Amino acid sequence: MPLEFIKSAPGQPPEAIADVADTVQIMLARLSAGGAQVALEYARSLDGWSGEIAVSAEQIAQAIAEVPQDLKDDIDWAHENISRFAAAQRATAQDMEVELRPGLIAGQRQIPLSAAGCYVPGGRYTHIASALMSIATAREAGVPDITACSPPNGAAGIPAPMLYAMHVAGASRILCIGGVQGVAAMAFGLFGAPPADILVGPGNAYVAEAKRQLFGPIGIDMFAGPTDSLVLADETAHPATVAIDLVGQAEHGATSPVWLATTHRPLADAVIAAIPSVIDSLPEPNRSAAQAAWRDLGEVVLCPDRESMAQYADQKAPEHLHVQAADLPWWRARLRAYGSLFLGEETTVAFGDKAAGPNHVLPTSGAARYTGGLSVHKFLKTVTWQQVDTRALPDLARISARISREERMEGHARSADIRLDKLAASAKMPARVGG
Ligand SMILES: NC(=O)c1ccc[n+]([C@@H]2O[C@H](COP(=O)([O-])OP(=O)(O)OC[C@H]3O[C@@H](n4cnc5c(N)ncnc54)[C@H](O)[C@@H]3O)[C@@H](O)[C@H]2O)c1
Ligand SMILES: [Zn+2]
Repeated sequence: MPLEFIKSAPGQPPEAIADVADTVQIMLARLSAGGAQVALEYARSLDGWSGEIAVSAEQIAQAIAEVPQDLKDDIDWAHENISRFAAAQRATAQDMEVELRPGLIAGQRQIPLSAAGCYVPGGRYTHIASALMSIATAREAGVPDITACSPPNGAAGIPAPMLYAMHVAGASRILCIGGVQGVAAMAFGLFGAPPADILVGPGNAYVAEAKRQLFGPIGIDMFAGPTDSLVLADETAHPATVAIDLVGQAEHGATSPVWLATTHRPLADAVIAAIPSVIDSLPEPNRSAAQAAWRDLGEVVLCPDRESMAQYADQKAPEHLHVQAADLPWWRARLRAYGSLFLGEETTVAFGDKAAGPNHVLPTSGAARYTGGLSVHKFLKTVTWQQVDTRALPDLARISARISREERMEGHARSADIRLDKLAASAKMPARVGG
């Protein structure tokens, strides 16, 4: 029995992706040549900001004093969960050493990057949680120098709760600058920051494209598009809850798809019936964002059984995957493609977005087929080493030389030969063998 699309997504006219790429390319070329001066020009023309870019210690102290204590407590609580999760993750990334043959030992080391640049989006919403997700994870990985940047919110600059979150998460410095110029400031090392080894964090199409174009000499976490979410629900799910969860994630913006797959037609019908009033009850501009996302990209699919529901999920590879169905252990073992998995009706994507602990910077647009989200591993280099003594040397040198010659790489073969020759020579001089 095939899937039945109860509500399909008409889609949107293709975005002017080429325009964004061209704009970003021109901006990065100018920023690379002109540095801070050009960044200041863009900050002024795009964000109306002509204040200081580097946030001072006094401004941070003032923000800490200004933020109400209960909000600070909430941010601290979320920060603690995110840090604990990252620290537990760090403990799984181990150095190791193995003797592959007698006298041939090799190992791996986990080396933190020296400098990270964390982009914290700021345009439409104040993404406090994004600051915690990127900065605290870099800190737990052991990155010694962390720059965080975020665009100004009007004349007041970065909002005080955001500054507080960036500070407690462990930013070494904070830059009040956003968009391509913010990414460039961290990449090129402007306004007192060292050039970043890696650029992480979500952002709009300009931010994502700037990171993509800079990738190569600089690392990035991933190429992130608009956020997306899929709910899998059976007859045990509650339509009102599912409807609120779908609308909640559609609030991210008109380009953020939300999908529902279910084995239970009455649930699909009830959710579709409930969604318009849930959207209408939101304040603007969230209402318009959710309305457009649902109208153009919302999808509801009826599946004949749970296995075909799982196949649909694997094929979508959503950023957020939420199971509101019976037998959660079966789902956790079966599902194979998602950025982060939410098991059961008691949890929700909003928990993961804000405060639960696992990172919310996740692969979008199907990238979950090949990668997970931001983790301490993105801030660590797993590097290897090897060392050989005379027990392993003869076999290793002969075999390496033979493979080299088979590949017609004579120079390589001679690097092997000279070691065999030296070994043979020292074997004839018993005094040296003993050391
Ligand atoms: N996936 C996640 O984990 C996650 C989490 C939070 C936010 N997000 C995403 O972050 C994004 C936030 O976007 P935003 O725009 O609100 O904030 P943003 O900080 O990403 O971008 C704002 C900046 O965009 C630049 N900009 C705007 N228009 C421009 C133009 N025409 N040319 C050049 N530069 C321009 C401005 O300089 C401004 O500083 C959203 O797409 C949201 O979905 C994702
Ligand atoms: Zn969200």
